[in-house]
Amino acid sequence: MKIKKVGIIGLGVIGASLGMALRNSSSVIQVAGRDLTEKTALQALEVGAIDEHLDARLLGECDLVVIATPLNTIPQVAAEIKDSLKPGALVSDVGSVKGWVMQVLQQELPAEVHIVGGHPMAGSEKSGLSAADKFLFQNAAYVLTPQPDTPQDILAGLIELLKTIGARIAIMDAQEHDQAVAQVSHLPHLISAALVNNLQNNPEALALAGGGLRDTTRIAASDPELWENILMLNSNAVTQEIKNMQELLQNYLKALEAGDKDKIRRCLATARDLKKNLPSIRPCLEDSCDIIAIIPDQPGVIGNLGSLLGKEQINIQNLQLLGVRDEDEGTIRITVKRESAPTACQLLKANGFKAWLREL
Ligand SMILES: NC(=O)C1=CN([C@@H]2O[C@H](COP(=O)(O)OP(=O)(O)OC[C@H]3O[C@@H](n4cnc5c(N)ncnc54)[C@H](O)[C@@H]3O)[C@@H](O)[C@H]2O)C=CC1
Ligand SMILES: O=C(O)C(=O)Cc1ccc(O)cc1
Repeated sequence: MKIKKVGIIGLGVIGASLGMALRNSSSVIQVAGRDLTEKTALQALEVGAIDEHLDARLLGECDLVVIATPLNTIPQVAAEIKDSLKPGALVSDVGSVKGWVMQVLQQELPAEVHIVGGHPMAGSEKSGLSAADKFLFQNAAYVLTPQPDTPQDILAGLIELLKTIGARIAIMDAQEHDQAVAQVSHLPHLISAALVNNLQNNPEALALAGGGLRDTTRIAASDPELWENILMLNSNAVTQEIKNMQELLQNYLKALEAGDKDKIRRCLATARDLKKNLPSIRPCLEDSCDIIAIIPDQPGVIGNLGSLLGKEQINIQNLQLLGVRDEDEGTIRITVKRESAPTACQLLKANGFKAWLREL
């Protein structure tokens, strides 16, 4: 099925990003959207996340309707739209839990519409339209959970569309998805929150916190309401993962109490090796290399650096100021194609920057 009209309900970070990405993609489609908050719906039009407002008439013309509202609102949204959908329309969602959502959609929606659950493994700790990004789905895993009787051409149409926004599609069973995300997303979220809450025991320690704590607690800044929904609606899988984690921590505790340094080293070495082999989150940057450079705190310095590389036709793929210094110099991370990295590094050094290569 060729998808030409898409309706998006809920224009927060995920819904608006999807709208922007689809409007920016190679597929010629019309994107309509609506939000509970009128201000958000207006902003979505202003920033180009949607072409037009999704009213009941347009809803009835959509080939695909994506529900991108918080999980707990999905039953109500499904009930609201069910009578306006055209027969044969495809309904999907972006919810972080799939077993419960599939059940709700199957219960609420008429038999003449197709249902394929969706979950983009992309986002951030930020919520709302202001955090939307048209490149959010580039190279991100995007899980689809079709029903056993979903026609192949319907699924193929959705896959084709999502590929145009750069998503890497994984077809999964809803239960299998829920256990996997409990491990890679929901448990890490709880651990991140626990690490931060543990600081309440000794607030003075916070003054000593460095990059390690920052890196392991970024997601603790997420919206508690969103995550309450996710954790409660996937509680079976999450409790299983918590038990596995308890067992691991129990083993580390025993090893420390017994002074078993070999065991501690083995745990750390296993983790290091596994981490090295983790699939790259952004495989598009696999052929890339980072250059770390120390730059003086002067106006125009980043522009100069960009022109130096630009003159040699070296494209900067990514640039990040590492917020670790507030003195007369700063550190910057420049990502370039691997084959250009040695030349780029030499060029920076020859022009007075301290610079070195760091593999991704
Ligand atoms: N935030 C993230 O990083 C990710 C979130 N998700 C999933 O995406 C879904 C949406 O989450 P976010 O975009 O983060 O939330 P958000 O809070 O940024 O946006 C939700 C939007 O839905 C609107 N809304 C609420 N009830 C509505 C209703 N009845 N009708 C129309 N609009 C309504 C809100 O006004 C808001 O603009 C959730 O189901 C979440 O599990 C999936 C992947 C990543
Ligand atoms: O902030 C991050 O790194 C995330 O992992 C965002 C996220 C939040 C919820 C999801 O269901 C999927 C991804």
